[in-house]
Amino acid sequence: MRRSVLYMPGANERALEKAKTLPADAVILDLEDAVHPDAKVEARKRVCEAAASGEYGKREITIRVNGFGTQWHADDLRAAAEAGPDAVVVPKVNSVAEVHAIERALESGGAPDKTTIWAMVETPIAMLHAHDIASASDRLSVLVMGTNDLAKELRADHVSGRAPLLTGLSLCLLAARAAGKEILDGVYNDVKDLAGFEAECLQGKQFGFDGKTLIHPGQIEPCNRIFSPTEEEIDYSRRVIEAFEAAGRGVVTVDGRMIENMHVDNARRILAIADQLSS
Ligand SMILES: CC(C)(COP(=O)(O)OP(=O)(O)OC[C@H]1O[C@@H](n2cnc3c(N)ncnc32)[C@H](O)[C@@H]1OP(=O)(O)O)[C@@H](O)C(=O)NCCC(=O)NCCSC(=O)C[C@H](O)C(=O)O
Ligand SMILES: [Mg+2]
Repeated sequence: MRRSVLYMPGANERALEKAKTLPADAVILDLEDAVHPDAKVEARKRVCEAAASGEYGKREITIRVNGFGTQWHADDLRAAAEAGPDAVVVPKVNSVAEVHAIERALESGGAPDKTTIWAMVETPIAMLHAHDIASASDRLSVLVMGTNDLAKELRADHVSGRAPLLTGLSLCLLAARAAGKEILDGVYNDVKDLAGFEAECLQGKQFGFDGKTLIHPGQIEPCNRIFSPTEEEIDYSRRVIEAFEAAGRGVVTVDGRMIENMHVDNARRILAIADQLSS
């Protein structure tokens, strides 16, 4: 499950400690935007020690390295490969060649097989190459939307409903699904505006995102709730499967709605998520 994926500034020791008790499904230990250039080297050491510590329980632990072309990129990738987190998150991935370069760096750095690549898509060129990026490597498991960078590159305003970003969000969702990969929605910057945050979570869930990236602990609980199946959805899914199996034919109705095999597949997916959450 990747409903809630919390970024934590890699230089913030208190946040790294706090994350061990937070109910996020995954955490991204950040070396990029949240870390001042003067603190990059110290943060790298701290984050890699945290990732290798095994102290984060069931949460997936990932490391976001600095991007291509920065002075820290190669050393970050080398250190992350050695630490062996669940994934290395790479910002501003724009091409297949970059995915292959990350693959090679993880292999030459001795990263364990479990360490996958999460590629951040956050530029206009990445929106246009999203399917090539998503399908460039079996090691790439997740696309992550970078909506702050995308808005900046587009010269778009941050508005409720995210109209300026919807084309990019949709292109990346199409790309991820076509490539059989997971995809996480971008962050909501106003940590005090819970109503706005919930509305954006719901929009992401309705689009089909697997979860949302977060910047504050207060966003975890509402995000988990919104990205989990509701009791109504679970009950409806059970009834869809029962009705379809009992009828023994291609089409039935449940609560007046037409049900065919693709609805049954979706109902099974929802029940599988509910089972996973209750186990
Ligand atoms: C956004 C913040 C700077 C707000 O900080 P602050 O005002 O200090 O928050 P609080 O006082 O409410 O904090 C309460 C306690 O919670 C801990 N805390 C806060 N944030 C986190 C966190 N992300 N992970 C773990 N713990 C956290 C505080 O330490 C307090 O603890 P305590 O003292 O024990 O009470 C801040 O939330 C923050 O820095 N968030 C993360 C910012 C970040 O990582 N940014 C980079 C990723 S976003 C991005 O780059 C997206 C993408 O690339 C794009 O383009 O869109
Ligand atoms: Mg970004």
